[in-house]
Amino acid sequence: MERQVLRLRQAFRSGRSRPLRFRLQQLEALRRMVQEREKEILAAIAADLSKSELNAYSHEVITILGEIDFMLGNLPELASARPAKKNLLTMMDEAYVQPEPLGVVLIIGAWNYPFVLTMQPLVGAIAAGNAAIVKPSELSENTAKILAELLPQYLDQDLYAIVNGGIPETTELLKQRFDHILYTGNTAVGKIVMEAAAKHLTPVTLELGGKSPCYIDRDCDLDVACRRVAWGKYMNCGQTCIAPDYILCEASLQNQIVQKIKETVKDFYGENIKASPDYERIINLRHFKRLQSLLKGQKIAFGGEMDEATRYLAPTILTDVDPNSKVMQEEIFGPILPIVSVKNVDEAINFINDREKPLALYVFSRNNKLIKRVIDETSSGGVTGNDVIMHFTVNSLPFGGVGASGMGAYHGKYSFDAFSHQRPCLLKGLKGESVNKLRYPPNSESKVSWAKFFLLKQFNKGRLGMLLFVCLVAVAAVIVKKYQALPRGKALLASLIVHRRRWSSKH
Ligand SMILES: NC(=O)C1=CN([C@@H]2O[C@H](COP(=O)(O)OP(=O)(O)OC[C@H]3O[C@@H](n4cnc5c(N)ncnc54)[C@H](O)[C@@H]3O)[C@@H](O)[C@H]2O)C=CC1
Ligand SMILES: CC(C)=CCC/C(C)=C/CC/C(C)=C/C(=O)O
Repeated sequence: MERQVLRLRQAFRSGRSRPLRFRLQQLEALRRMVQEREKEILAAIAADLSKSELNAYSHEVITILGEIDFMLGNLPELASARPAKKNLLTMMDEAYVQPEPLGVVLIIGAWNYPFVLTMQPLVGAIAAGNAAIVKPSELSENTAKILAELLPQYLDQDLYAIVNGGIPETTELLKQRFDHILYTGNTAVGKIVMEAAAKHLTPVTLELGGKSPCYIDRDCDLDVACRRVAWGKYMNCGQTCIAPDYILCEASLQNQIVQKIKETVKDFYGENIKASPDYERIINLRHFKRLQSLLKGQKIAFGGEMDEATRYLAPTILTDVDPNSKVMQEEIFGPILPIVSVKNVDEAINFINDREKPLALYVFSRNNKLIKRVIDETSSGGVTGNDVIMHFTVNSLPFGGVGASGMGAYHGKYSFDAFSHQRPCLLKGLKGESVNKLRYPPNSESKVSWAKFFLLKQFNKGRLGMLLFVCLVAVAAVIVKKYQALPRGKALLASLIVHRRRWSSKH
């Protein structure tokens, strides 16, 4: 492990990953990999999650192709230096913010969308000019294997590596020094990752989970709301980090919601859900048994059928759920949808605020003011109003959690930023010591006044201000004459006059 990280670090130090042309070429190679080896990639995802290849394409491959296209189209702008505003003391200098790569970064992915959750961060890491180690989840072993096989065939092998393995390998990996870690997975392991990172003062992006609430208002098109909720809840068999975890609604809506979701499930998956190519399975027996235990003592209004041998768990709805029951204490991460009754939107807001900040929040209502109110009075990683999941698909929106649901964000520009350092650069000339004297010791009242003028654009007294201004013009004139830098000197003079005029009009 240590040698592998060292190899990447040496390659990074060589500077090879930095030129824009190289980054674009690697991103194009990654796109070629996805296009040329699509069949193998889809087969691996499908095998890991009992997913149809069509769904593997629309849940995962589209996202990655979209992300690569975004980076190819926007990288020149994202990677270029941005001029920064200057103050009076630095106005003759060059000030800009230059994004720079962080170095060697570690990407740890989860199993539920094994391709997206490893490749989307990798696109950001490459775009920002880093070297990267990707650690896919051992639970989605087929995708992990295909990535290890394909990536070296398309990308620079000394800069980008796949490390496969489980807890021992990840633990070993986490002992190494990285310049950034992006981890996706559960909160308990998120804490382990952060603790390991702290030993090297490595910054982290933690993409965690949690219980994402969905409030359905009385004033709402219930048919539409239920169809959208059912799509987001039962997609990938509920194993989606931003799936609506539970519904909050007035008690009178409960039965209608059950009925409408039931009808939708029939429309989506047919009479025999087990035979539907669009309905996935639970990833492993441990998670299957965990989900089974969440049903104990609950009122199952719909679904509940299960088959341990194939890890099939039917789309399920629980009604009159006690907020203190087990199913309301942990992230469900399966096709079980509890409905909890609240009296009104105020109670829903309190319910949400009494719990950890969720990764996503959903509100359905015809009343936009109510939606805005729920957004204003709560906090969550992201929000979609009148739909679920869809904020994930907009790559101009940052994707990430807040509080217990994570820290930092990525996707699109935000991925580039997550893997970059925004470096402030100020380039001065070696002239101008007469003005610089103001900041050199020994200090004095008058130097402080000058410093206030230059840095705060402030004057103590009206007359003194005028005097200072005259002096300043004199200094500027001397600079112009002395250094014969006419265009720069004129610019300084003009700017001082403008500042002085502005100041006069204000005071
Ligand atoms: N915020 C987001 O974007 C996403 C969050 N998630 C969350 O992830 C969770 C599901 O994923 P998990 O079951 O955690 O996935 P997982 O079991 O695949 O674990 C995630 C990663 O952590 C590593 N890992 C596991 N135990 C470890 C340990 N003791 N020390 C070091 N590394 C370890 C694994 O090897 C894997 O690469 C859910 O809570 C879900 O909400 C899932 C997808 C996206
Ligand atoms: C066709 C279409 C709009 C599909 C949506 C795909 C999608 C947003 C999947 C969720 C992806 C994801 C990585 C979820 C997660 O992190 O758990």
